[in-house]
Amino acid sequence: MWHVCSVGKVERQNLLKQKGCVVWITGLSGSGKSTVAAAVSHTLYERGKLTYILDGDNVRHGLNSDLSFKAEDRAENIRRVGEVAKLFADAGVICITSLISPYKRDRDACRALLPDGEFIEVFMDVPLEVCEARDPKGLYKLPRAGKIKGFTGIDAPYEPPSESEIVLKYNGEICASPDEMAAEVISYLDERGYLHA
Ligand SMILES: Nc1ncnc2c1ncn2[C@@H]1O[C@H](COP(=O)(O)OS(=O)(=O)O)[C@@H](OP(=O)(O)O)[C@H]1O
Ligand SMILES: Nc1ncnc2c1ncn2[C@@H]1O[C@H](COP(=O)(O)OP(=O)(O)O)[C@@H](O)[C@H]1O
Repeated sequence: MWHVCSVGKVERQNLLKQKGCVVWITGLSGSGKSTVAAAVSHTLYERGKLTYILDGDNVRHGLNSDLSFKAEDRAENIRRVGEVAKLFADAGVICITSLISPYKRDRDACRALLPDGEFIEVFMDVPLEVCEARDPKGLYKLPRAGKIKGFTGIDAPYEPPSESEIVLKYNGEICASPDEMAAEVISYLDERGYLHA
């Protein structure tokens, strides 16, 4: 039995003066997912909008601490985050997820959980060489030295999306700043009415 309450999504959205949705950021490690997620969240906070970030690194400390990086566990990681993101969107929140989410099938399964238009995929289109050169956590060195196996982009696949709503492309030395990238995401949300009830 599905229990229904008189306070529904529409009422919550009216309260918050915004529409719930999922902004799904995908890309290689080091492509800037967490940075752009934080910039979107910060700017929207200043505009009085409620967001919540589900970051792969963070979620893997709690809800998904039982999962590894083999393909089946990545699929389960994405599935759980997709379901949680759907609940946040139903709560009226702009939920920003920041996970590598390397497999198209897993991303598309999350898209299918949301009503049309409410799953907004953002592809961090940054070449592997740039991500590896940034490597703020020193992670790429490990698979290169043969110390770990199955690292995305090195010896585990990343399937780039072909039909993302937003592509944030690295354009060489003078690439867009995190704030400029965030502005692109926020314009998209604004144009489609997500920043109003
Ligand atoms: N083998 C392997 N491959 C890729 N990434 C690895 C791996 N091992 C650890 N890490 C660190 O885990 C972060 C990615 O976690 P995600 O939950 O986003 O990955 S996934 O969506 O399930 O593929 C990723 O964080 P980001 O750099 O923020 O992407 C890495 O810090
Ligand atoms: N637009 C950008 N331009 C230049 N450097 C960036 C940009 N976005 C992120 N970075 C830098 O790249 C590195 C990786 O960013 P991060 O957000 O941690 O990536 P991810 O979450 O995809 O692993 C960090 O050192 C960050 O400061």
